[in-house]
Parts: sequence; structure tokens; C-alpha cells
Amino acid sequence: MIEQGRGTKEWQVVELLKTTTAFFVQKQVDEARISAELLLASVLGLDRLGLYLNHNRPVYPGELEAFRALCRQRLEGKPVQYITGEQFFYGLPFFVDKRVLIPRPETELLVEHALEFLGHVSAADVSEAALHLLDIGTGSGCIAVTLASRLPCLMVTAIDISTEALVVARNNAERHGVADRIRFLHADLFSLPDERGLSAPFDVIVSNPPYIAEDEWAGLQPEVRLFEPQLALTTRDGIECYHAVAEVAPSLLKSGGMLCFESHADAALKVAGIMERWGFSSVAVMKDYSGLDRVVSGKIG
Ligand SMILES: C[S@@+](CC[C@H](N)C(=O)[O-])C[C@H]1O[C@@H](n2cnc3c(N)ncnc32)[C@H](O)[C@@H]1O
Repeated sequence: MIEQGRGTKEWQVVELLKTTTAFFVQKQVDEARISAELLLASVLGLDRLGLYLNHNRPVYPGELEAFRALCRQRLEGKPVQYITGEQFFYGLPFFVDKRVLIPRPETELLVEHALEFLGHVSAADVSEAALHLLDIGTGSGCIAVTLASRLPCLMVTAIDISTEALVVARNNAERHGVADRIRFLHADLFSLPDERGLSAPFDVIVSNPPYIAEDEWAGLQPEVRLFEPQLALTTRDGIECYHAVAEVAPSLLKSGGMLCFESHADAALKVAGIMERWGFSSVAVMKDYSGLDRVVSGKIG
């Protein structure tokens, strides 16, 4: 494909995209067109709209060389986001690499729900005191950073068991100018520090914990299994994080505070049952954009 023109052919954006997409399709690369677009956009320093606005722009030899190198990585199955180092989440760009899970669009629903709840709390509170949120398993920081950047009165504690993920999350907080309102803590959700160590109480606790059972790991798509951190995805039985967080959350939340989980679609009702067992009320399950049960929330007190 793009090899054949090496050194001789002059490429323009539009035809390079067309040729690369066809080649990716032939090689059974997932999301062939969007992969080609994101890789080329990254090399040219444009966004996808910019590509369309510049569709007749020539692609110079150095750029072509760089693009070919990225395409080779994609052909090996590497997710586009780890190649370009970026994933958009709730309209914001996040730096990502193999140290963190690539933020998924479903998780935006959890952010939406937390924003709605925090909006009501701050509207009802005339004291203008800060709101406090705990993010358990922060990964890239996509949830914590997005919420902090949306709500200037929000103070966040974000924990993760992976020190490498915390480095990425802190970078993202700095990138979006909210690092002074997020405290990053290295902690295990199965043995959380006491209330004082966490600066409880919180208005909201959010968590998108690992929720795939270890014995399902081998059956995951290679793009996930070979490139994303297993620590972010699996636990022994896929459900134990929910038990651990729901057990401790009541002692960390203010009265009327909310716990909000992302869950596997098949486990959402089970998660709702766990929350009820630990004393949460108004437990609700929300569907994602594909109509699958995805977010489970409940209130305490
Ligand atoms: C599914 S990822 C979610 C990442 C990010 N919050 C998101 O929504 O994209 C789960 C995160 O939990 C972290 N994690 C796994 N086990 C943990 C534990 N025992 N304690 C704290 N964090 C843990 C992983 O390192 C990973 O960053």
C-alpha cells in the first residue's frame, strides 16, 4: 500500500486515508477507518476535523515515514490510543499508555450521574462549602480529573493500587489544571486507610473497579489482553471489589452521600443487591448508550 509509493509518489491526506483504510480492512484491523484517521491526525498535529479541512494537504516524506511506523504498530494489534498516547473522555484529552486502562465511553455515564448528584448537593447547600469526592481505582484519572474540571468547588481524593497509574493520573490532573484539588493516594481498596487518612467524609464515592473474573481473561479480545493492564481489569471472581467498597463506604460518606459504581452489565443487579445489603437506599441501575445495565448507585443515611 503506502509502501509502493515510497520515495516517488506524492500523497495527499484524502488518498492516503483511503489507501490505508483499505489496507487495514484487508488485514482485519478493528475500526480501520478511524484508526487510519487518528494515526494520521496525530502525525500531522491535527484533529479529525482538521484532517477533513485539509484533505488535499500533501503528506511530506518525513510525515509519511512517521505514519508508516504508527501503522505498523496498529497492524500488530496495539490499540490506537496507546499509539497516539491519547484518548478523549467527556470532551477532554487524556494521556494514556500501557500503565493505565484506556477510558471507555460507558464510564462517561458514571461521570454524568455523579455530576447530576453533586449539582443538586451544591444547589441545596447555601454555605458554599467545598464538595468532597473519593475515586477508587482512578487509573488514568479520567473520572477524577473530569469531575474536578467541571466543578471548581470539588476536592477529590483519588486512590489506586498501581503507583504507575497514579503517575499518569497526576500528569492528567496537571494537564487540565486541577492537580491542586486532587490528592492522589497509593492504597489498596481491600484495606483502605481509616477515615482520617482519607479525609472523609465524602459527598460521593465513585468507583470503576476491575470487574472481570480471572478465568475470563484468556477469552478477552487480544487487543485488550495483550496490551491493557490486567490489574485494571480482573479480580479473582469479578465481584469482590464491590463487596469491599460497599462494606466500607457507609463509614466514609456523609449522611445523604452517594456511592456510584460502574459494573459489568451482567453483574449490575448483583451489585445493586450488595449495596442494599450494606445499608444503601434508593439503589438504582442505569443503562449505558447500548442499553446495557452499567451504572449502579445508592445513598446512605
Ligand atoms: C477498570 S480500571 C478503572 C480506571 C479508571 N477509573 C477508568 O474508569 O478508566 C480499575 C483501576 O483500579 C485499580 N485497582 C485494581 N485493584 C485495586 C485495588 N485492590 N485497590 C485499588 N485500586 C485497584 C487498577 O489499577 C485500575 O487503575
